[in-house]
Amino acid sequence: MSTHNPKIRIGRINYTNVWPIYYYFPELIDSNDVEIIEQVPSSLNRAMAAGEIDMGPISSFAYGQSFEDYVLFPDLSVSAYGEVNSILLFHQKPLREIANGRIVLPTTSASSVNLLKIILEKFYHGKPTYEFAAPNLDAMIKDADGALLIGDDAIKENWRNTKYMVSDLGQEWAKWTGKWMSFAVWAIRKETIRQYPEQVAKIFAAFVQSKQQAHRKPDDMIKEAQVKVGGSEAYWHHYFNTLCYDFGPEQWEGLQTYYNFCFELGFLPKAAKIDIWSEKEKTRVTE
Ligand SMILES: C=C(O[C@@H]1C=C(C(=O)O)C=C[C@H]1O)C(=O)O
Repeated sequence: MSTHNPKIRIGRINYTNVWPIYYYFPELIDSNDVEIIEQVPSSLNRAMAAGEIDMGPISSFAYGQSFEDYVLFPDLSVSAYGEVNSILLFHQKPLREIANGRIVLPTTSASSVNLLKIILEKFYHGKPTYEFAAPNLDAMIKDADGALLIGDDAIKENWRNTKYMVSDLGQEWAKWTGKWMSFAVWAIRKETIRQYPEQVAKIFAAFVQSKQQAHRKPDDMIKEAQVKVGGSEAYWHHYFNTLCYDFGPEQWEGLQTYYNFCFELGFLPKAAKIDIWSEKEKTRVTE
C-alpha cells in the first residue's frame, strides 16, 4: 500500500449481530490502512452522514435517507427471512389491540423503528403514538403498550422476560410480505470510492473473506459471545445461522419493498434506489 494514503475510517455496530463480518477481518487487512469506529447504529448513521466515517454498516433506513451520497457493497448485510431474534417488540396485549396504543422506540435504531411503523400502520391499520427512549425495557414499557428493542439489548431482555408478549419484527414482515428484510447494509461514501478505489476493493475482499471464514469456523466467535454476552453455545449457533449476511437480488427486492412503504407512508421523501458497488462501477464513480 502507499504510505501516503490516510486510514479508511470504518464503522462497526457494537452488537453481536455483526461479529461474523468482523471476526477475522483484522487478520486479513493491514491495520495501518484502516481505523474501526464502534458505535450503536443510530450514531454510525449520523457519523456517516457527517463524513466522520468513510464506510461501514448503517441502518438500511439511513441509506434510504442519503442514498444519493452512498453506494452499497454487495454480499454484506445483516438480513433475515423471517425470524431475527434481536429485533423484538415487547408488548402487553396482542398486536392488533395495541395498534392504536402508546409505543416506545429505542434511540439506537432507525430501520426497525420504521419497520414497526409499517407493520402497525400498514398491516394492522393502526395509528399509534410514538416516543423515543434509551433502550431499557422496564423504564420504556412502564406506562406504554409496547417497547421495541434491537441488538444485544433485545437478546438479553428476551432471556430475562417472563412478563410480556414478544413479536419478532422479521417474522411479522415475512408474514405480511413474504419477503426478506435487511436491517443493516454496508455503505461507502461515493467520495471515498472516488479517492481510494483500490483500498475500498481490498477492504471489501477482506470483509467477504472474514464472513466466509466465520461461517466455516464459528467456534471461537461463539465462545467469545458466551463470555461477553452470555447464553449457550446452541443459542449462538442458531442466532448466527438464522441471520443472513449476504446481500443479493432476494435481499434487494425485500429492501426495495421496505423503501416503497417508507415513501408511501411519508417516512422517506423519496423511494430510495439500491445502488450496488462493483469493481467495474469504480470507473463510473471515479469519472
Ligand atoms: C439485526 C439487527 O439489526 C440492526 C438494526 C438496525 C436498526 O434498526 O436501525 C441497525 C443495524 C442492525 O444491526 C439487530 O439489531 O439485531
